[in-house]
Amino acid sequence: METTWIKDPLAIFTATMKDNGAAQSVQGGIVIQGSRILETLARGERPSVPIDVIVDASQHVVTPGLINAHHHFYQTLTRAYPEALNKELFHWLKSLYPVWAGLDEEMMRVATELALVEMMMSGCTTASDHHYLLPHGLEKAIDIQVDAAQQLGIRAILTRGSMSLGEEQGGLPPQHTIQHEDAIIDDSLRLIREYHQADDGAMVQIALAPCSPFSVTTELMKETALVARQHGVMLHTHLCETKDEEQFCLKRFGYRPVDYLEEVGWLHERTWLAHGIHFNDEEIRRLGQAQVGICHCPTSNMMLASGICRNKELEAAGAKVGIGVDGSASNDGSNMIAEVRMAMYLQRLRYGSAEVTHFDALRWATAGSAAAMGRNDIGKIKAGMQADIAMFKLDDIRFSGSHDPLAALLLCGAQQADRVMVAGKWRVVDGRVQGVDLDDLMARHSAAAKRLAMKAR
Ligand SMILES: Nc1nc2[nH]c(O)nc2c(=O)[nH]1
Repeated sequence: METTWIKDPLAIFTATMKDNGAAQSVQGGIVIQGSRILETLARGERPSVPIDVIVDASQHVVTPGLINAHHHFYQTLTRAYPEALNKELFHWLKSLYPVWAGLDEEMMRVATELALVEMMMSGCTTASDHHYLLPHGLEKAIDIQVDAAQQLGIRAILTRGSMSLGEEQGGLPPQHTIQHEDAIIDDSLRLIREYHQADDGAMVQIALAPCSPFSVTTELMKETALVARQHGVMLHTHLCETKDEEQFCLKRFGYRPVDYLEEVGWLHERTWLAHGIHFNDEEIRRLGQAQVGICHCPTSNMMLASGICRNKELEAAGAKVGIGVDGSASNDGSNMIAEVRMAMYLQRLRYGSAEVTHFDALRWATAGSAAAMGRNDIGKIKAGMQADIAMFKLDDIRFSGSHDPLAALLLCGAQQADRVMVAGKWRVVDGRVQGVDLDDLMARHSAAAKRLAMKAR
């Protein structure tokens, strides 16, 4: 097995560190053997095995590969969409559902590729997606995502989303965007059977993800929880994103959203929730006790004016807090390192500067996202972990005059990784995703976005 030494990094983030001092123990770099981290080295220490490749990291800030815990790849086709501008969640969704209903396989493929490439360029090594629109003709949306992720070599946690509660049944989505529940369950089982890898180092995982309380039935929530338990896969949904959703739950189910979650059998450590903003203190305690994962999506929460997640209190209670860019129609980018910066700043508005450091934000985007999605083999630079690594250069004008390199990564606003390794393989070199013609991808993507908009007119 090939060995690589990422040698003498300028700075390195280790997920549990609270200050720069702790990082001195790995300042000599990281030794990778095959797909795993073999050892970390103290400054001046030499590798214990013969080395095939040395990568000089003296100009790089090194982090574990960033882990995106919530996205909707297809939404890259409806960025800055005129009819959806300046709206809050329910109105925003209502203006976009009919557009998204026009998605076809070609659009899905190029939207997935573009979202994955954008994330890899920003230091992401594991990408999760929540795909809940599977209109007639797009039943193979998740198969397309699996194929694209495998071609690019990024780790993927793909959630089989669903919508079954249409407007006619009192739900939010239009009738033509929902599916029959039998078809949803059958397809969930098929996807698990065909693609889910349960082993350490898994490159593709499937999770089950009814979309939100206002777009699926209680029966589907319950049935999905049973299937997930039987097959050992994770559960994912949007929860407590807005006050509208809370009102919907109270009116339709007679429960607040977290009580509803418990009622349908989802309040446990195999569930992670997107957004998780409007919890009260008692709900935070219960979510923590149950070790539920929460994906904080700061940019989307600001863009849709949804509110601010209570990251620190959730973490202190025992919940697993990660970070996600959310779909690119409510961000409207898919830049993971930029999202980490947003998380740090938005959380400071809630807790104050001294309480939220760049270490916190980086921990959420690495070990936090991994734990939220039930992974203990990624998210940390440590012997035995998967070799998923991001390397950033501080050679852009925005870093000029900066002192602490790790702090500069977020404070000066890094945008792009120089190198990214997934499972021991370099997937980004000199800022370029290997095997991808970026101009061609962007041209195909922008043509697909125009075609989708034309269909909606
Ligand atoms: N930010 C988002 N929230 C959502 N809720 C829901 O049901 N769908 C979405 C979505 O696409 N983005």
